[in-house]
Amino acid sequence: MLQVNELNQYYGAAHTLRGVSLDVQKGRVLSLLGRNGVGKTTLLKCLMGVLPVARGNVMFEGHDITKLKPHQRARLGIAYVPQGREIFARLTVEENMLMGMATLSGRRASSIKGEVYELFPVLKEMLHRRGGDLSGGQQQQLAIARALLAEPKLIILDEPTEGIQPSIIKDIGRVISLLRQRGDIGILLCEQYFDFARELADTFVVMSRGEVVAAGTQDQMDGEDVRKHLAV
Ligand SMILES: Nc1ncnc2c1ncn2[C@@H]1O[C@H](COP(=O)(O)OP(=O)(O)OP(=O)(O)O)[C@@H](O)[C@H]1O
Repeated sequence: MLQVNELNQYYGAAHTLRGVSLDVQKGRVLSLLGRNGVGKTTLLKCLMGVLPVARGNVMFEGHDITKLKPHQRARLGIAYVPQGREIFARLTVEENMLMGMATLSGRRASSIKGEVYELFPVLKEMLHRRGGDLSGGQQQQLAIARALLAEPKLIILDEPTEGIQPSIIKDIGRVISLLRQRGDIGILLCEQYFDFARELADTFVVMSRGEVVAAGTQDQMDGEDVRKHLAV
């Protein structure tokens, strides 16, 4: 559903993305792996239209979306959960969630809200707390919930486990595998931790210094080789 073809991007003279290609399929999880600074977040921002692309293209469901604005990509069904979560700290959990569902009709909104509460029961208990008062892990859950409330066809998660306690990492892993089982959504999971992604992803793309250095399906990936690219 999402094809990235030979994408190149520069920050001034720095060539940050060097011919990156990948393919996310409906009902599948693709994990983009790489250590800090290799260009993962830059790539995701190019996919969302937050950063311009120098060469290459981005196709979504057969349409070239390389030149579309972020809100146009969101409307097509691409949801982005940024690193650092970016929830509204002064709004309540419920208000944060409402931001995600602005485009839904009333009936659809209440049913999808029920589904999201099933995935994240903790949010239901905390509806009237301010976003800024939640723990980092709860904020991450809220950010994923908000993205899901827009009923995306593709969800892009930028390092959802970063700085989060192990019990919530497990919860987030469970949600990703439940979404995968649903079969109607593509998931692009950007991670530094192979151990988290290993169980969840169908395919892997490993980046180093702006380039794809390894790619393959779960059974094709050599754990040692991947870890070598991720080690500092
Ligand atoms: N706005 C910017 N201007 C100039 N250089 C930048 C900018 N943002 C990132 N960079 C540089 O581009 C490279 C890729 O950064 P990017 O944030 O995409 O990496 P990353 O793999 O996502 O790492 P992280 O895990 O820290 O997010 C790094 O060398 C970084 O210093």
